[in-house]
Amino acid sequence: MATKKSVGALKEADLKGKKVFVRVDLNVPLDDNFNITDDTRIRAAVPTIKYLMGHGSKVILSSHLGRPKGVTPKYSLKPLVPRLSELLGVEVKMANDCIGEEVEKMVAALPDGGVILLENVRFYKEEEKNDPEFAKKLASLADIYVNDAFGTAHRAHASTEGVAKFLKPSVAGFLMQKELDYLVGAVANPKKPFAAIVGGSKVSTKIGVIESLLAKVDLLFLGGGMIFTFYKAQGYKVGSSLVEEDKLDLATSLMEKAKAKGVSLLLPTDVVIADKFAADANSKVVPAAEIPDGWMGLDIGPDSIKSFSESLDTTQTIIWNGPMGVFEFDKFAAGTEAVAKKLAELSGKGVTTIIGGGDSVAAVEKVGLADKMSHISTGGGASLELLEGKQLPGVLALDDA
Ligand SMILES: Nc1ncnc2c1ncn2[C@@H]1O[C@H](COP(=O)(O)OP(=O)(O)O)[C@@H](O)[C@H]1O
Ligand SMILES: O=C(OP(=O)(O)O)[C@H](O)COP(=O)(O)O
Repeated sequence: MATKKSVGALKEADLKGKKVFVRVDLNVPLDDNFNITDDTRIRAAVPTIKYLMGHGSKVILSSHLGRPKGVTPKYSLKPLVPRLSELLGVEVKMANDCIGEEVEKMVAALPDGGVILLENVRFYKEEEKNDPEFAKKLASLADIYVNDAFGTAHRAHASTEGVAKFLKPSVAGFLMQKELDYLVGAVANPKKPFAAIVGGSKVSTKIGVIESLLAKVDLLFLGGGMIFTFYKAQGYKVGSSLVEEDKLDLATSLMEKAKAKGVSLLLPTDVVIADKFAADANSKVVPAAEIPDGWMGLDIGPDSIKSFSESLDTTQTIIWNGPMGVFEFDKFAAGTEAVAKKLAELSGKGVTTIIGGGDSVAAVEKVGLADKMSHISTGGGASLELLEGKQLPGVLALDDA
């Protein structure tokens, strides 16, 4: 099980008049018109920011959005400013960059309790490389470092890890603390049977964690884009569905391991297929082994929903990461919505339900069931890595308590 490093506390820091560099995860989904389709991560960042404002700090917010390669206007953080300002009750200033003279001037002009949002830190390739010179430049803007970006804590990047080396104190924000307390706490001694539901599209990231989940869970449900790699490994025809060819052997060995460990590995038995990746695609339900050429699987089918629901009824703790299908298109949202409803129902009966991952959370929000779950995590990959027993670099870099 993941051991939690005891991180330095924000409440003990001297904050009055101090410039505080706060790494937040404002990587929220935006539609084609740059409207925020789910603001969970922005709302989750508010308590720490308000605390700092209330204690007279000059708050410098830093985040990434998406995975831009260099400066890419569509990944600007500017569209987030109105919602952030509304939630904080102040006018948040937007910087056009995240380092440099202009930013320094804006920070210098910031009043105590003021808030500035730096532009997408991933516009610099040095961010993901964790370049020390770049981290130093970020650090030079501030006196104190607060990491509240739980969703990005599994990345050793300049703004999540490197910067902590140059600022003292470097402490966890309230969201980070809450996530660590809950996720580590709840799964250290889970009520059994313990189930994980893993879906989504980040196949290569998630297929790896399935292995470590096999050592902890009694049941493992798979959905979303990764199931086709498992189908193909079994010799099924998968049409043009998402497949990671280089993970076929791994999929086979995971199925064997599940069997050897006595874990029930449940793959959908039927899928909803589409003739193109679009909201208005033609669709039909077929058995999992019979996806025709030219068609792609975009959701789990009704028989799978039924059998997943029945098996979930037998569990006491459930961790869910990644949607069951392309829920952004109504035609392919049924599987994800059914799982969300099932978990909400089970929460009401005392089952512990933990949801992780930007898109899974968005899906739960979309059906209005977020407040029914035991815990909604703001990190998908980060919560999975914690479950894998890994230490998160963004947490390790912080001062010891
Ligand atoms: N069968 C599928 N084929 C392609 N994409 C899928 C499929 N099922 C789900 N997805 C996509 O996966 C995305 C979420 O994946 P991911 O980022 O891994 O989840 P999370 O953010 O919850 O961790 C969603 O945008 C969804 O449309
Ligand atoms: O959305 C995120 O991860 P998640 O989808 O695993 O929750 C985080 O903001 C990290 O983003 P990244 O996976 O591009 O490093």
